[in-house]
Amino acid sequence: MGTYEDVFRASTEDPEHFWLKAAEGIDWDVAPRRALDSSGAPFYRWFPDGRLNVCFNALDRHNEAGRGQQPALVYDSPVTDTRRTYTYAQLRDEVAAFAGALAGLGVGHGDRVVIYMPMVPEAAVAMLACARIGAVHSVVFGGFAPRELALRIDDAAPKVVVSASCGIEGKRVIAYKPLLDQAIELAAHKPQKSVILQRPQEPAELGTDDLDWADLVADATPADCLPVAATDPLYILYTSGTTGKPKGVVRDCGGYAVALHWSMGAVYDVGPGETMFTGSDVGWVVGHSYIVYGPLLAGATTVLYEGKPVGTPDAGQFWRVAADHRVKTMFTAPTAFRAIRKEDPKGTLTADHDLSGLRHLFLAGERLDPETYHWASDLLGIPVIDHWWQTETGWPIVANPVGIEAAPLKPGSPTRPLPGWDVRVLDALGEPVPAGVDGAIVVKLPLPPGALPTLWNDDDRFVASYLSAYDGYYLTGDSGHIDDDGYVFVMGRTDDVINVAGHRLSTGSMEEALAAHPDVAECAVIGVADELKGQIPRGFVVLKAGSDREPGEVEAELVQLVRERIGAVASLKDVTVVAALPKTRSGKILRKTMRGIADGHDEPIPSTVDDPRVIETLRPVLRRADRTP
Ligand SMILES: CCC(=O)SCCNC(=O)CCNC(=O)[C@H](O)C(C)(C)COP(=O)(O)OP(=O)(O)OC[C@H]1O[C@@H](n2cnc3c(N)ncnc32)[C@H](O)[C@@H]1OP(=O)(O)O
Repeated sequence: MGTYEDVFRASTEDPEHFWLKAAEGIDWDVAPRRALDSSGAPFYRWFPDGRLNVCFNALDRHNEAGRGQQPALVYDSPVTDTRRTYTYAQLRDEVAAFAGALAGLGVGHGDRVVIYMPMVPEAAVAMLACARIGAVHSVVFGGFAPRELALRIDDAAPKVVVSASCGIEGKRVIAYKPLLDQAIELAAHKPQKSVILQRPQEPAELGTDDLDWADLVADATPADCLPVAATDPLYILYTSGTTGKPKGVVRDCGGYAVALHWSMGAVYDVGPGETMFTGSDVGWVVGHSYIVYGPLLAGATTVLYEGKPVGTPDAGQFWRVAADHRVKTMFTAPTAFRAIRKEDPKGTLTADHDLSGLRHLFLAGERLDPETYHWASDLLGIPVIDHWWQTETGWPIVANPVGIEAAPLKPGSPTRPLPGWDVRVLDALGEPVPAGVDGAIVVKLPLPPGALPTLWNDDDRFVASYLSAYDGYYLTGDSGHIDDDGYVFVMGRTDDVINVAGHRLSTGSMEEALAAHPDVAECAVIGVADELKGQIPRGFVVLKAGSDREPGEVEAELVQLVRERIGAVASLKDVTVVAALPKTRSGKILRKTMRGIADGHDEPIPSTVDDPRVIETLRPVLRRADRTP
């Protein structure tokens, strides 16, 4: 492949040739003759004349290549005490059957299917089944509440929803069906049918519009792969923006397949027959790209793990999974390692497992703090690779591409931009900053294949959110710097999006929830540093004049309200009633100042402050920030 510099230069000097060459790793029904169509800039289309089916590339072609008996997906569920292996032949058959079932319900090319499921193999089967018949899936993370699910149902307007009777969260069984029913009740768009996977832990009562997964599949005629345009959407994945309305990131078929397939070798060093374990959830982009599509496109074996890093039943589960399935590459979020370290600081539980097959640990989803990096690195004795990317980008922007050439690591940096990503750091006026100086991290357009072409049904919001701040650049929303060696350091967000245990959440949507309480006059939610989750949200509310409610009572109601409206995933457990919120003279709440004080920084008070006494009164309340809920 050459050195990192060679490969990076090839991708910038002749991107057309570079990506057409990478496209040879994919089986096309009509091979693309062009890589990039810029005629609609700033809307770019990759492989505009290509046709393919992503499911065929993930499953059928490996069967046709004679590897049908190789494990494709291993389901490892300590919470149900289940281990099940699907070979490529078995997974193809399951997917073809469910694709036939969906087709039987009238789901066809371009129709949307919302998938709201726990970490069971059927979630991956449903995703691949959609891809097989050209339908567009939209997976919604199980930790979201009915209202969030309803927002996504209304935006995606699915013909069918696929769900399960329950999920298992540690030792708790969470009934999903009532949540789905509430969401459909709340949504203006009504899906025609819901397909429910009945799980023995808590079967659901089915209504007239509900179908039992097993019955449906038993009667289905398996469906073949439908070739679609490379530019057709494969999925929509919603992510938090600064407002309560989530953004529907669109993923195309051709660009995504090419980029993921390329990344599996170049970044993760995983090839056919090798095993990757990504400890995340199929509801996140990490799950889409590196539990489901990436490993299968590469002909590798993927581990789908239903459990937690700790408590199901112990902090040795990741090591057990790695040893039992002879994992070569493990990928998870730093918060998972912080949880393991908290339970087993000396890492003694590794001793029970043979980890000799483990070559690399990749971490992403939030900033990798140097302590966690050193702990994991010393414990495992393998390269621990921080890498940086986003739901929007679909695959890593900055990483240490060990499949090309491993660069020396610098703790605190995810290393250098990957081929295809022209990363710059700009100041507020759009001028490049010198090496080592912080600014807004942007990517020069066009983005490489696999990155979002637009937002679902909302080209204007795509432009407004990502392309309007700096002409010709994609705004990542992260700030940081690039050092003299070209290493990128990502320091934090430039907007009100926070990252809680690797979950990207909008403080704006939490504020909307708090403001819905009848006693709340105004509110602010900020993300403060947390040892385990990286950040946690804290809420501050001012009660309406004349409210005679006990503050403690209202605080408890507000915690519950956010849980009900957004979901447990929001992790808002700390709401405080205060007399006033600090504001500028124009009435803007000084959230950044509040955050700085809460994190213990020597935060300057802005000259625009309306009443400095409000900050002084709030200071001791904010300084309670370092507690873990
Ligand atoms: C690079 C691009 C990206 O950034 S994509 C996003 C990458 N992020 C990730 O992969 C997420 C990494 N984090 C995790 O996997 C989890 O936080 C880990 C580390 C496993 C810890 O999980 P847990 O102990 O449940 O804490 P949490 O903060 O995630 O959960 C908060 C509350 O939500 C609940 N929850 C979680 N998942 C679900 C689910 N699928 N269905 C229903 N509920 C769920 C948790 O039980 C928890 O609830 P509670 O507050 O304890 O009652």
